[in-house]
Amino acid sequence: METSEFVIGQRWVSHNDAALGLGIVTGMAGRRVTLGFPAVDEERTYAIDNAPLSRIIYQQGEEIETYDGEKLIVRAVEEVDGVLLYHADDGENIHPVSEVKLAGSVNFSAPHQRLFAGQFDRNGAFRLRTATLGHQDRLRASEAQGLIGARTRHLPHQIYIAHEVARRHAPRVLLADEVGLGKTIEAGLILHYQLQTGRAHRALIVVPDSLIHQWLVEMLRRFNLHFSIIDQGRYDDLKDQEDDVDALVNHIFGDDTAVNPFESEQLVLCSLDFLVSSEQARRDAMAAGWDLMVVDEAHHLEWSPEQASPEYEVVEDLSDASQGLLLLTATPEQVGMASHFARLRLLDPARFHDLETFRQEESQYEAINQVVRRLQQNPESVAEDDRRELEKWLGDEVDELLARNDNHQALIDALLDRHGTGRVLFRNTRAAIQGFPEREVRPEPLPCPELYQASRYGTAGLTPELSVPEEQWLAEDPRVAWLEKKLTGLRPAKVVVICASAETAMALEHYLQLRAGIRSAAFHEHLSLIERDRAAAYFADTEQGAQALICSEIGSEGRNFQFAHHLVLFDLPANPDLLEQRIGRLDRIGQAERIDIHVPYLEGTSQEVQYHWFHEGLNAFEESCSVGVAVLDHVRDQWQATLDGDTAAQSKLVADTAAETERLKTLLHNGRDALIELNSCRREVADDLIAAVEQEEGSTNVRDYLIQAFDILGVDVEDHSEHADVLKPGEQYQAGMVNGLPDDGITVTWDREQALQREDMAFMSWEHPMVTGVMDSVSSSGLGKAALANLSVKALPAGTLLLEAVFAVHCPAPESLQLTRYLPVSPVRLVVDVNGRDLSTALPHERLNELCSNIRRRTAQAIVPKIRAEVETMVDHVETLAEPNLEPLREQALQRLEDDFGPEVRRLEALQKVNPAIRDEEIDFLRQQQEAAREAIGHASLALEGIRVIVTS
Ligand SMILES: Nc1ncnc2c1ncn2[C@@H]1O[C@H](COP(=O)(O)OP(=O)(O)OP(=O)(O)O)[C@@H](O)[C@H]1O
Repeated sequence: METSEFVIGQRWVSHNDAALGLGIVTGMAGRRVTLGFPAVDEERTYAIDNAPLSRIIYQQGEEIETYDGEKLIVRAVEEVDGVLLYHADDGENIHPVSEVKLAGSVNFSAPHQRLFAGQFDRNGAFRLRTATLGHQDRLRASEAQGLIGARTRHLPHQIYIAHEVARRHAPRVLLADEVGLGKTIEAGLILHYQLQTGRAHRALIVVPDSLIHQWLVEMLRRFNLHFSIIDQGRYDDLKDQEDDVDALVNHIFGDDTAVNPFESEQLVLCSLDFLVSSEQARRDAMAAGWDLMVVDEAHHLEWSPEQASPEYEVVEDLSDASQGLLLLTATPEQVGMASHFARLRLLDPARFHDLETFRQEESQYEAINQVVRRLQQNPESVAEDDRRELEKWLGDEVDELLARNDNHQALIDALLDRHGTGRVLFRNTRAAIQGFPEREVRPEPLPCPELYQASRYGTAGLTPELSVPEEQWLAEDPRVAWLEKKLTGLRPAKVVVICASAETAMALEHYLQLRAGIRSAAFHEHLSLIERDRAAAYFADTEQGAQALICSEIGSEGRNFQFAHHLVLFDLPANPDLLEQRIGRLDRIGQAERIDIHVPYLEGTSQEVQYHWFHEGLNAFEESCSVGVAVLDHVRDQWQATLDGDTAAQSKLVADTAAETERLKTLLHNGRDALIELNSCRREVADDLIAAVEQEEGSTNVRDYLIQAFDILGVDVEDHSEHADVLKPGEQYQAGMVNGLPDDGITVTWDREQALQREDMAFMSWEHPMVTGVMDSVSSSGLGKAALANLSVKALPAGTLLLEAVFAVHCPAPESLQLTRYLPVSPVRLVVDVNGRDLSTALPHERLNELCSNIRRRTAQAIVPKIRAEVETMVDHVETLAEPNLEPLREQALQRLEDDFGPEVRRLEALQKVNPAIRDEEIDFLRQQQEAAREAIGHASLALEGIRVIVTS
């Protein structure tokens, strides 16, 4: 570099430290030059001979910004005494702008500008950038997207539901799989998908107190989702912080600026009980706004036309503040049909608007199912009779649906949606999934002791101990001695004991522990959350743990006790769904053995009635029984009378119950359940999805990619064992470069099976936060945007210049439109020479990677200014060649948009005919969204993402 090259007022950049921005030459002395960097308010002096500086000359057509923020387009460049004078266009006039006046911060986003500014990287960085774009594009277009990398087994019914629900915009559904089939996992998959794909950012999970910790752990270990618990304590702490810091501000500006603890986190887990008990917390939770809310054990949301429960009201309020809503319950009708309807209405008020209509619809399910079956069996045509039926149910829509390519499926979907619980309700059953172990009931009739004679019957007779002093029933109730003996006999097998009340659980546990020397733990609502989790962990411990866990009714919901296969029902609940929930603690995915259900009951009491009613009437012990509540409604008077002591009526009660159970099961089997089942798992779709996920997970791609990235980012990869490595920050590593990489390293596995066995290892996949973090930081930074490489091949004369370029679709649009759904990254790769010859096919990327080598940095610095004109010409060539690729991408995106919005608009229009509550504005809103997306897609462009300039030798 010659002294004469530097002139005061010229603009240069440091290619060692791009963050300094655009420097200005302020002085020269001897062999040294001094530059000021206004952006960082620093001055640096360099030895002229080896200054790591590049001269910045903007070209015609490029944008410049002056220090007072004005942006102009360069129309001509003139040199006056070594300093450039730009003639630049502000949209109206051309102004002379000396380079001295340029802003101090520069962002060389265009790859060739970076190259000319000396901000280029080695070959490997360009390769990494190109690979990143390719992987992002493939993953975004893949059916597997969002479903990769969960530490779960691939169960078809779960994958199907997750995919079906999660790809919707703001999904609102009821997940109602039978107990223990994995609704938590389904909700986790949906959350993961929605967060992963940017469809959601803020999520709130609301669960009963007793399940907080279990959810926290499941979300973290299975999906890498870090939820923060907000309970009363944390809420108060966050509010207190506000008192210290913001009190004055609040005082001045009023309450509007008050800290909202729910806004302090993106992923929040809290208990329904907390929200019910704190009006202020509820208001804050609503004000915070959510993209997706999950409510577990939603059967607690009780509603009737006369009155809604506080739990229902809280969720109703919150559901207005959340775009998406997932309600989870295995027993949706546990507190009655009206509550079930009200929950469906929370999910989809357009479809479920009237309780009476909803009830009447049930009577048509069987006929609808028959038509659906015929449509499935005969995909070629529709019989005349069926067509008439279809018109009766779907009106004019039938013609439009028949005109579609997938007309039979479209008709079925419309029927399921408009006349069943279609899109809103998903329910898988054991019968459909199969492979579950047997359940066997073991009744233990015991004599009724004297002390219960007065309270033998009625609902109170189910738990007579509650009305007797503890000492007395512990001594005289034969179930106590029986339990002690049973546990001793079963030792060391783990046993879950469930009883209705906390008092009974506490007394029993105390007795077993202290008087009988049986290792046990109690689990009930009077324990703190930590104590409950400690008790559950003590029970789960296989070495030193408790043999028995004595639970009150709160232990009958949601918890995972499938490692045990003995259940003792110390008493029986009145409600059949509660019995199902209790048995579901053991009868769930992961249960490997037959489940023994021990039922000690007192003879000549309502317990005996209830036992026979459950077993011989409903067969609810040995099979999952979804019609229990409906049957109870049907025989309620008989049941109550028998329970109250009319034992002569018992055999008739049992016979009537069995008959009604059979009738309802057949009816539902042919009608409602068949329709729900159709909707809940389509096996072929699920199998294809699983194959797609396994292909992504099974390939060595992700490991290869990360190793390539880590090589550049300075992370060491050490072999651990088969499928596993240890990742550690290396010497070149800069802290914070890789999301979630601890200072002392992390052990990872690339294999799902191993991940399921070894929870101590992180499961690496394309959707692990570390991998997505690396991909995001590569694509959003300048890394690899420009590179210079050497190629020696005989076929090309030395000194030939080639340009390899990668373009990607850019489409600035409000995030709410979520345009990536329609417009993937779609990288376009091209190779040209200076004459504009398209060599893209002749020189594939992989081949160039093999043949190209790095050029030493100093040599490269010297070459760049000399080849600037040629590079600019080649950039013009690739831009011209890339242009025609854009239109087909736009057209494809518009088609996808139409496929998405069209049916949605038509559905609302069809529903509006039967539901006057659907306002025109709702339909207009959808149309406006579609129009805005259409317009944004119209502005999409292909942006140059990276270039590799290749010099042959
Ligand atoms: N795909 C899976 N891979 C591994 N374990 C699973 C999978 N699905 C479910 N499980 C396990 O099976 C058990 C039941 O799952 P989960 O708790 O999600 O069921 P649920 O339907 O929510 O149950 P409940 O009706 O009792 O609330 C849990 O221990 C869960 O971790």
